[in-house]
Amino acid sequence: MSFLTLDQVEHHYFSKESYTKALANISFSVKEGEFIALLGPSGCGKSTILSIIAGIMKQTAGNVLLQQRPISDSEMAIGYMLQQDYLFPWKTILDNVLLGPKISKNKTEEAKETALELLKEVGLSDVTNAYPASLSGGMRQRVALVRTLINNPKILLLDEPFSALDYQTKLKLEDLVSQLLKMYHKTTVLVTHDIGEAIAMSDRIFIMDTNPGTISKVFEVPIELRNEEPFLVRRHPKYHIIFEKIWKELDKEEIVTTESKVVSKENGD
Ligand SMILES: Nc1ncnc2c1ncn2[C@@H]1O[C@H](COP(=O)(O)OP(=O)(O)OP(=O)(O)O)[C@@H](O)[C@H]1O
Repeated sequence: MSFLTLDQVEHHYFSKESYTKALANISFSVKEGEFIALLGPSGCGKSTILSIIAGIMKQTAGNVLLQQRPISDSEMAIGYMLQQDYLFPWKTILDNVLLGPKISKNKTEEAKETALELLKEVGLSDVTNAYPASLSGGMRQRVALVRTLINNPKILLLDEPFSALDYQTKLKLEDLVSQLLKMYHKTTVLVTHDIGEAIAMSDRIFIMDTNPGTISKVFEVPIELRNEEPFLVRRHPKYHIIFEKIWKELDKEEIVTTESKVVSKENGD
């Protein structure tokens, strides 16, 4: 049964100077606990989809449903993790994590216990009273993850959360995040430009095309890969096969997009 449903979603950006049809005919369903990735060229509408699911923006047309109800009806349903951690520098790690529960007036003592448990889970027990400036980029992203999970969101939206990290930290964090999300059975939508990351972490990969943003193909990650840790997935023979297929698909789109732009220019558009 579908947990998250996007049905015929369309989005247009209007301003005095410009009009952009960012998304057209976006329809897909995500099962509870499933991890999907959106992969595609710059400007194909990946972040627009996340903003619509998060309720930051209202789609121009179509429906977004969580457990068959409009997503806007669900309080605290969405957790958002971005490339930047947006931790408050003047608050300790623990206070940064407890910000959400304090705002929503959740039981503070209970929330504190959960925060400490989660911080332990991600290996940050020793820095709960430290300030963000004393932490590495990878540690700060682990705090950002805990800050997201403490609100117990129904869906987690990850917008290139590892792209600012060095390669080794990124691989380690992929493993940690994947392990935690499986443990808490979180439904997740990841936006990434990294084919390897999408394969290593996801159950299904949605390839997007531009002008307007549409979903052109869906790849199911083989079950053998889904049961592995992301780091080990990259060594699996089947990883290279699916990588090649996705690479070709994206390459094809790049050519089509470039050609259509050339044709548009020749037509004076
Ligand atoms: N606030 C806005 N106003 C007008 N147009 C916008 C706005 N935000 C995005 N767009 C346009 O909508 C389209 C989709 O943008 P979006 O940022 O969702 O793509 P993306 O796939 O996330 O890109 P990237 O990978 O570069 O982050 C692009 O053509 C973009 O220029």
